[in-house]
Amino acid sequence: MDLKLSSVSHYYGDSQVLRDITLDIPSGQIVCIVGPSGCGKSTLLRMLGGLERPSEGRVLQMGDAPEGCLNPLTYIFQDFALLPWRTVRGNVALVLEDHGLGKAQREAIIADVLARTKLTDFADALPKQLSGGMKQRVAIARALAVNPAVMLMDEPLSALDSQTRELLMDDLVALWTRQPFTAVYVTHNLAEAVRLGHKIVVLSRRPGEIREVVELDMPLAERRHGDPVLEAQQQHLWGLMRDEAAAADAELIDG
Ligand SMILES: Nc1ncnc2c1ncn2[C@@H]1O[C@H](COP(=O)(O)OP(=O)(O)OP(=O)(O)O)[C@@H](O)[C@H]1O
Repeated sequence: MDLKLSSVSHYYGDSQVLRDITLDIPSGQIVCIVGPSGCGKSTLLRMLGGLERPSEGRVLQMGDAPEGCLNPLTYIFQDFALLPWRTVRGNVALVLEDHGLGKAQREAIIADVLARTKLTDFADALPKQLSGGMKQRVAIARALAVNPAVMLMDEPLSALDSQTRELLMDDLVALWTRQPFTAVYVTHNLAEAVRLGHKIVVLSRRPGEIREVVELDMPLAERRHGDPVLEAQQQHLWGLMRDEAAAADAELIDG
């Protein structure tokens, strides 16, 4: 299933947050959204997920969700959003309830996603026993369990330290390489964007408009930390964002 935003604008009261966004999210690609604070990135994600309707324009879902999809649009948040009293297995199992699946089918899905996210040995652990990186892997496993058409990821690594971020990026690349998934990935971190994005959408400060869409052809599995091509892309993105980010910052401080 592809997603498309067609001439989307959005207002909160009199304040315009997004302006005339037209964007394709093709199946099997990771589309990163970057832009200064408050430019409407999370709002855009909520529109894609159907949690909010745009004031103007349309959000279109084109084509069918993948076979076995239990929930076409699934979120992954920065704060993991795990239930502390449920084990790793129990947190993943939660999203499989109320779908009419048999016990064996549920267990097969749980075993598969825990193996894919290297959590099999931690199935009976509680979230409080896990590091931040592991908790986010549980959240990723839980998202994969419903075989979504599109994963909507809102700064999923920003609560983690830089080493853990690197490891999680490796994990996401390995997951995608084994079985491509579709994701819209909001981040402040340009290194994450050039590592994970097939397409990187740069938004201006509020009201967020598309300043540029950068397409990266290099296969994800070949993207290495410090690669000169990626570094150059990162510099280019920062060049686009620097003035906007400074202005957005000053706006927030001024209130
Ligand atoms: N429900 C709401 N009602 C009113 N204003 C809102 C609402 N949600 C967001 N806003 C405002 O809309 C603007 C865009 O918010 P949004 O969270 O989408 O930006 P963002 O780019 O994700 O920000 P950040 O990078 O800081 O997370 C901000 O000024 C925010 O205060």
